[in-house]
Amino acid sequence: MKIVNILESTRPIKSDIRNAYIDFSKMTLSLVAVVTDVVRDGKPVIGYGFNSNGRYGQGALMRERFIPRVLEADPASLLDETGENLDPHKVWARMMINEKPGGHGERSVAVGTIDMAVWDAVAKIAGKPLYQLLAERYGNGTPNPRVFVYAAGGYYYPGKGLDGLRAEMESYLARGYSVVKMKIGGATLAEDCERIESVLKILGPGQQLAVDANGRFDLKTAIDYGKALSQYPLFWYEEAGDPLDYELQARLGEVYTGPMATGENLFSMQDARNLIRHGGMHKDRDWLQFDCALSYGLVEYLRTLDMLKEHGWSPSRCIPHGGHQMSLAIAAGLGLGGNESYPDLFQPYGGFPDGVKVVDGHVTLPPLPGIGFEGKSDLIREMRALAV
Ligand SMILES: O=C([O-])CC(=O)C(=O)O
Ligand SMILES: [Mg+2]
Repeated sequence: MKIVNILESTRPIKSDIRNAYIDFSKMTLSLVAVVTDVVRDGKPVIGYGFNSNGRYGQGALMRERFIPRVLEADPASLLDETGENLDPHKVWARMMINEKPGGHGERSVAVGTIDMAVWDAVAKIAGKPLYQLLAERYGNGTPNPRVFVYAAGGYYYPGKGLDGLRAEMESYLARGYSVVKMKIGGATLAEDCERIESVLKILGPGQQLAVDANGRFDLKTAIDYGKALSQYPLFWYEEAGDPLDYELQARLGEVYTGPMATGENLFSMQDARNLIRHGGMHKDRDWLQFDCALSYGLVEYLRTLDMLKEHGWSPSRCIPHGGHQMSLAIAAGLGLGGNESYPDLFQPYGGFPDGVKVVDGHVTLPPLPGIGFEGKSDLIREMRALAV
């Protein structure tokens, strides 16, 4: 078997929302198709992937370096020991030839997006859900398709006041979510406290609020917020400072006693390891949000999970950023703590297969071959427009 083509298309996912750092008025993503010559049900197997919001499409890098490297390789050099399927680790190594270590920027997004499509193809060729394949190869053999998900939103939006924020959060709770997340750091501390309190008032028993500063704060502001936030029973306080400022995270962790979360902007195992080594994160209460779609894909994420294990961290402390089905599959297959979800944003890319409902803050994944994109009609329509 072989990969016959890899296609990329850059798609808009723009909206009027704003977090503490960026607006999304020009946001794009890359949609990728890895076309194979394997035939299932009379059709060629195609793996699909896309990168999460926040880092823009990466078509130029893919077309210049990563796609030609894969297509120019001896096809046999990319296969697993059966010779009948791709080995994602070999495809990954091929993409990364002649790439120096360090400096994990946009390249990690380009590779992560193609890697997602490769895993989708591999699981489809194997004829099983990716979560099943992952549990068998790297987990305890038995996946748990019931995955915790939380609703992310609460962005700053023109003309959106406290009523609008509350209505948004109420609608997530009405859809079955038990944890909702909102942005902070794009207003004053006093205004953000007012916004937080207005949402806390609508929460019932078993429901919680998380807040996300998107890396906006310097040390003093992070700690000022930390002191103010300590009065609230938050699910977590996310990305207080610059993602690479491990010292800031560690200092914050000395004064903020609630759970902290970070990691969505760490794009390699080595960066994640620096967080674990130097960021003062607590393995009994804090959360890790590394997102494979932005950080060299699942091949690298497996290295990150190994690194975490060596440092005594459970995969159940990981709740990835990004709201995509790839992380849902990893969560179900390898026992992550859950996944992010954006109920009303970045469609049709995020979300769940059609008919999947959130019940008590959890979804149950259907047994679709691959990552499960074929079960989401609006998404698979876009994917098939790229390659069918
Ligand atoms: O607003 C964003 O860039 C997305 C984000 O941080 C999140 O989902 O946690
Ligand atoms: Mg975030």
